[in-house]
Amino acid sequence: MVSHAVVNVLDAVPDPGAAPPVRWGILGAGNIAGSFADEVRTFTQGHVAAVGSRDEHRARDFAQRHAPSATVHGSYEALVADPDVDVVYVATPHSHHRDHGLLAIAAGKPVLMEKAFTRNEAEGREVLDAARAAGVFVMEAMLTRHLPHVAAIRALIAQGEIGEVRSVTANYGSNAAYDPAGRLFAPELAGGALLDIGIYPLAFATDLLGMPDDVTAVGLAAPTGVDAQSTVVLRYGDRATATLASSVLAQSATSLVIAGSGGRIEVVDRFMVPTAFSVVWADGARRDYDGYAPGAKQYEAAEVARCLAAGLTESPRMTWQDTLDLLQVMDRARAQLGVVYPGE
Ligand SMILES: NC(=O)C1=CN([C@@H]2O[C@H](COP(=O)(O)OP(=O)(O)OC[C@H]3O[C@@H](n4cnc5c(N)ncnc54)[C@H](OP(=O)(O)O)[C@@H]3O)[C@@H](O)[C@H]2O)C=CC1
Ligand SMILES: O=C1CO[C@H](CO)[C@@H](O)[C@@H]1O
Repeated sequence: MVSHAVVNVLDAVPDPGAAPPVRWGILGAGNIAGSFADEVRTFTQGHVAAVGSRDEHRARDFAQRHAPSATVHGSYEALVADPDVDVVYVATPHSHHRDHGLLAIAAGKPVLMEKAFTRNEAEGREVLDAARAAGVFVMEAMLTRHLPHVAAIRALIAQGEIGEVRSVTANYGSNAAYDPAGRLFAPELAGGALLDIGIYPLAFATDLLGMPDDVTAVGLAAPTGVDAQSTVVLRYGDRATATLASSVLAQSATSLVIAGSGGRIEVVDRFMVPTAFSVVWADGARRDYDGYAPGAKQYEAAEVARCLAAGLTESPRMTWQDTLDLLQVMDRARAQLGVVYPGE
């Protein structure tokens, strides 16, 4: 039996436009910071109050393109000291997240930290210990956690729609131009597919299944020594497995399949943005869900705004322990892939 009804799931999360206004400070005037600023401006009541770059000209250029009314700072120190900034968005390479997070926390500023939170679990604990001591809000920018289709999928699983979850399979791959000095490939910038995009498939597994008993990783190295492609397999006792692939060599789908004892949930592609999915049952019945919406990062920005208004130091949807769990699994996978960053 095939149902042609399509269920809209945009109301599975609160409207980002209704979240309290927040004054953002952007630390690092790079690529993703620009798209974050655009989505904050377009979809939320918040605004980018300031941008900080190592180079004032870059900060000015960024402001012209993405946040015309923002104050421009020629250093990250000046940005975190800006009294008109409520929360700092750290959008620098993974190698620098620890230092830039600590800088903002030392100035008493809450932090939205781009993924991967830090290079490894030890650095993550250092940042979160500082946040705890200072009583400051910190959240890893795992944007998928806050998307409508992901909230709807979690609710359906909790209702038992596909029975007991036995298997999570997720892929994220894009063929990136090889640049040994660039963010994706340079060991000194903590490059590699796992920390950059493999973290998304992994975050679905830890969200749905928790911490695994075993982590097994196989992969291919880039000429710089970082992982260019890998598959990480997680085992959860005799209950479930997860198979999680990432690549900067192959143009794979950005897909997610959650298989349970009674059926499966499929996100065919682009799980990174508000999208559609289907539930398919053993007898061939299926139900389609529509979660399409423009943007993506406004949902995590709104979560930060709500948490700050509520006086929280961590988000219930992306907790500090969630971040440490991800880092620990990635540490274990990297040890098998033979990827060690300078100074680790
Ligand atoms: N959520 C998402 O969809 C995405 C998240 N990301 C994450 O965002 C972060 C930044 O990625 P992305 O925007 O692509 O990176 P970019 O290289 O475009 O920007 C990073 C910025 O960091 C600053 N920076 C500080 N120190 C260094 C350094 N030593 N080398 C290079 N840059 C430095 C620079 O800003 P300045 O010169 O102004 O100081 C630079 O522009 C990463 O953590 C990445 O994983 C990336 C893409 C998508
Ligand atoms: O988080 C991310 C999302 O997509 C990008 C390109 O596919 C990545 O490089 C990035 O870090």
